[in-house]
Amino acid sequence: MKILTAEQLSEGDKITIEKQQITSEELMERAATLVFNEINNRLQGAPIPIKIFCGIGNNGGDGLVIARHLIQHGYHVTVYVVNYSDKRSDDFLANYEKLKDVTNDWPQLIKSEDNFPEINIGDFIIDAMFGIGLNRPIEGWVANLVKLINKSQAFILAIDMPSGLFSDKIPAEDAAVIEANFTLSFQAPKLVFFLPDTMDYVGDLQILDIGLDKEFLGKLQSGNHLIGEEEAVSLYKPRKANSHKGDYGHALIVGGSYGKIGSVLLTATAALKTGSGLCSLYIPKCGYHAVQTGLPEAMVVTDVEDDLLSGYPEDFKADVVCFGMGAGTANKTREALKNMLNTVKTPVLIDADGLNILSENKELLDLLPENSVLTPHPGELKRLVGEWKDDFHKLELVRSFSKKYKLIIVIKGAHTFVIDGNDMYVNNSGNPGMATAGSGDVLSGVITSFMGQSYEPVTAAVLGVFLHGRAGDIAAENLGYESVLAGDIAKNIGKAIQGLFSRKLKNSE
Ligand SMILES: NC(=O)C1=CN([C@@H]2O[C@H](COP(=O)(O)OP(=O)(O)OC[C@H]3O[C@@H](n4cnc5c(N)ncnc54)[C@H](OP(=O)(O)O)[C@@H]3O)[C@@H](O)[C@H]2O)[C@@H](O)CC1
Ligand SMILES: Nc1ncnc2c1ncn2[C@@H]1O[C@H](COP(=O)(O)OP(=O)(O)O)[C@@H](O)[C@H]1O
Ligand SMILES: [K+]
Repeated sequence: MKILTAEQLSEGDKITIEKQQITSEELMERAATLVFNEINNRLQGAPIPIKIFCGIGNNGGDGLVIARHLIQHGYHVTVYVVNYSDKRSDDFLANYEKLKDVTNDWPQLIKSEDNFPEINIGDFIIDAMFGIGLNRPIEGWVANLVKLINKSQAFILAIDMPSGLFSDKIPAEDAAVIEANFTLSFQAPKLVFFLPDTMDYVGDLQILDIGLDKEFLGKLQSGNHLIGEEEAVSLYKPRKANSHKGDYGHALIVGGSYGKIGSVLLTATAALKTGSGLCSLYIPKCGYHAVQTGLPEAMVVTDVEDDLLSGYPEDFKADVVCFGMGAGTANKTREALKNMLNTVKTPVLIDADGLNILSENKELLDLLPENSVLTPHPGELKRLVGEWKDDFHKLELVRSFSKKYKLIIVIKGAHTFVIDGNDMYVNNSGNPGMATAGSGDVLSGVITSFMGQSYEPVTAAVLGVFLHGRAGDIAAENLGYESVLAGDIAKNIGKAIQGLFSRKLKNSE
């Protein structure tokens, strides 16, 4: 699914109105009715107090339409008009009039703190103050109203955007922004819904297809994509009946040091669980028995050193090499990485200490084969590309880094971002149970495996990140967030892949 900007959506609005020969009021009715349906499906007529805070633009207009439908269906609704301006949009005014047909309770006007209502913990708040039309920070008494709503601990549903959130920039630290429990947004996700700086304002997210013109949306230039199950299905290549292990790649995992052999074991397990035909590890001698016992399916080659890596098996024939987990950053290990980079011809994956060595020895970046994949968490990323001011600045830095070195960067986080030049893929699977030691090592194994199975590196990264998150979701469903171990993510990759496959079958029925 494309991630769009406020400008693109407003343009889509206009084109849809022209092409479908409808009025903007009809489009508002369509969009807000979808919101009403979602609320009605969940509340099922429950007699809870619903307080709708409407702005005076079209986001407020949506709020009035939702109010009308809720009142018609017998809900207990109070409507407030947050009078941050004396202007009114046409569609707001039209729906203000229509509200008269269904209630004698006129909306209450809020013009200052004196008009603030009481908000109770059991209220259901609908935030329809500002949507994609916000063009400056919320200030004065309106900001205080936002803060009052946030403090109330009532359930907050935001319409289109949590009020105070811009679609293309990060609000200041002390800015007034609605902290929604749930956001129902129109037609396409906005990038701020997924950034670490802003995702907490959004709560759970659902995108409503309001029927904007398909041709316009299809042609829109947007290099930003949200990756969910549908996208992952289209990337997955089923295994052929007539095949053998040689068809699924030989992955070589290079890493580990004394006390950190578990990391490579997790990566290799994940690679095999993702379907690698063969998997070998190159590790210091101290890890030999642990790996041979822990993963009998893997082959092991040991370094001359007992406790760390110092070299690279130059004659080794592998389809893909993954370097770095648990490796440490000793001088000898830097030489091992250098040897590897001087030897390999195909794209590699670099993680963890491999990234730390690259950060301290930037000249090595030039040795990386084109389309190699780097998988930093935010700390490792900072060491690679420098400090950033905010998340938009971070994405800019990573884009130019990716273009400069022709690399694919996987920024790990609650929503992992895969950046390949101007293209960006935002992952939408995963859960906080995955914030546990070694889950990144598992991700490296999954992506490496797909790279070795002849997936394009960017596809391997996007599909790998999605399946890793999905496997984490399956593990959490069975175990609860707290009990998910990295190994449980690896164990469930098969089920995550099966999930895609059964969906494919379902679609073809
Ligand atoms: N796109 C779609 O597909 C569809 C969109 N629809 C809906 O329309 C919404 C967009 O509506 P919108 O353009 O009227 O903007 P909205 O967010 O209501 O606010 C604008 C008002 O706020 C003002 N203003 C701005 N910042 C301010 C501030 N800090 N403090 C004070 N005032 C401020 C600004 O006035 P200004 O003073 O800048 O002239 C203006 O009056 C969208 O989010 C969705 O809900 C659906 O109905 C149909 C399909
Ligand atoms: N809250 C979260 N929601 C979704 N995924 C998460 C969350 N926290 C961590 N993850 C995922 O877990 C992995 C953690 O990787 P990393 O920080 O490298 O851990 P480690 O170094 O312990 O292996 C990443 O793939 C990240 O996306
Ligand atoms: K809103």
